[in-house]
Amino acid sequence: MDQLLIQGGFPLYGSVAISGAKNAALPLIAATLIAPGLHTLHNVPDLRDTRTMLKLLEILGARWERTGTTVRINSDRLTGVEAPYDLVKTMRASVLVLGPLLARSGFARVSLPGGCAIGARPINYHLKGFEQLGVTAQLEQGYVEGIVDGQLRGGTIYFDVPSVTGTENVLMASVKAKGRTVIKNAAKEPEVDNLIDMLVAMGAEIDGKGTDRLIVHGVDRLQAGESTIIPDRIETGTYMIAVAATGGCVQITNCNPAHLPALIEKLLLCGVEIETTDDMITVSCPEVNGHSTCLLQSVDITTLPYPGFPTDLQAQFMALMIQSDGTSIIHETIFENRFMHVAELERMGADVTIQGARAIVRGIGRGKLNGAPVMATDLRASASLVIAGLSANGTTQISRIYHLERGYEQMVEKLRGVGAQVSRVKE
Ligand SMILES: CC(=O)N[C@H]1[C@@H](OP(=O)(O)OP(=O)(O)OC[C@H]2O[C@@H](n3ccc(=O)[nH]c3=O)[C@H](O)[C@@H]2O)O[C@H](CO)[C@@H](O)[C@@H]1O
Ligand SMILES: C=C(OP(=O)(O)O)C(=O)O
Repeated sequence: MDQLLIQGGFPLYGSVAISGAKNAALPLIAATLIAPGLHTLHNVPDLRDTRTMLKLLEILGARWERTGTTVRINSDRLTGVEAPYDLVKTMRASVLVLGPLLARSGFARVSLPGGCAIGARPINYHLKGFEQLGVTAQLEQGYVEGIVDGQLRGGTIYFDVPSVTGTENVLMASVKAKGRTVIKNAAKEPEVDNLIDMLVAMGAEIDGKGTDRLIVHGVDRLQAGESTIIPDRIETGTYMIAVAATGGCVQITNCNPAHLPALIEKLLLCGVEIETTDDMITVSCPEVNGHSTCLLQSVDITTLPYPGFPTDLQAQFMALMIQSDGTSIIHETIFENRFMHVAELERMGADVTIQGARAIVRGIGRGKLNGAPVMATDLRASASLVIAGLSANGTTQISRIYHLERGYEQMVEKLRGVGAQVSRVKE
């Protein structure tokens, strides 16, 4: 297994280009199962998770080829309807094939994803939504089996909590249902909008994009679609926080600043300098005599559905706040177990107390973290360790970096491109 070795304490300078969003690519790839034909997706990141989703499509009978960042998927002939445990256990977003398979074949068998390092992560909202569309769902030996009795029919679905993949799954199941489907308290994440654009390109009729009330007018036929994956707002945010932590000045290109309203506000409050254009963000913390002059005020955050502060940036923001000059309260409201990074950050000198869903972070000031051997526990926890390592004195050795490969394309190369001393070594 590979490890990351980071020699910390160097400010970052230069520019870094953002890849397509993992969390948009996954549902758009799954959506190609709904209608037979040759679909084209642009700006698809080459990540462990996108490879897993394409592997799953292959198992279902689709064929695909990649040219650069463009992936063409031929879903003319499907030969399977089952997402096996071996794949679902490595990527819970595999559950996103349920909606498309129900729309296309009227039957699907998908391994129940179970929990993961960040929480229990049930799919009861997905299943409740499908039932409103006329699907009978039952659990058979760890697999969810969904069966459509006759034809999918429109229905009204209310999500108790706006679920991102729940909204996406129900949307994909409903586009060919007979009649009108209303999804209330739908997730408003930009990745959901990206999926709506793809479904509309395939011939779906959907109103309410960008709002929490989506109305789908079912159509009889859909055709192959072409769409472009939006820039990854979580990757963008991770590099923004990295520069805020190390100091320096980095231009982050190919991104969409409009998708990061909460993070930009919070970083400005921390004292970080930020300039934006339509597709670029410049983050800077000027230096004098080798020390960042950028004050690092402590700021509280509460994770919330979009446009609130994303839970997927909570761990990275904590890696910044442990170096601030005051106390910050980090309130995680989305996932019940998303503080696995705390114990690892403490090995580097962080002072954090967890009280239920809140972490009380007592900043130790810039330049005080020390490198240490640490272990990655999940995707964003790993990113927070990278940020801590980049700003710590000495060497940080991060093991289990396969988590990072799920969601960060070419992270080592991108960091080296802005002057970070990072290398990948065999354990
Ligand atoms: C592939 C993908 O897009 N993953 C993202 C997606 O995950 P995911 O779609 O799994 O997250 P959800 O939006 O569904 O989760 C929101 C909350 O609802 C709960 N819930 C959800 C579904 C359900 O059936 N029952 C239930 O109780 C969850 O446990 C959580 O507390 O949104 C999360 C929240 O922004 C992000 O952290 C993930 O990166
Ligand atoms: C939690 C994440 O992903 P997933 O939902 O695929 O586990 C994430 O991207 O941070």
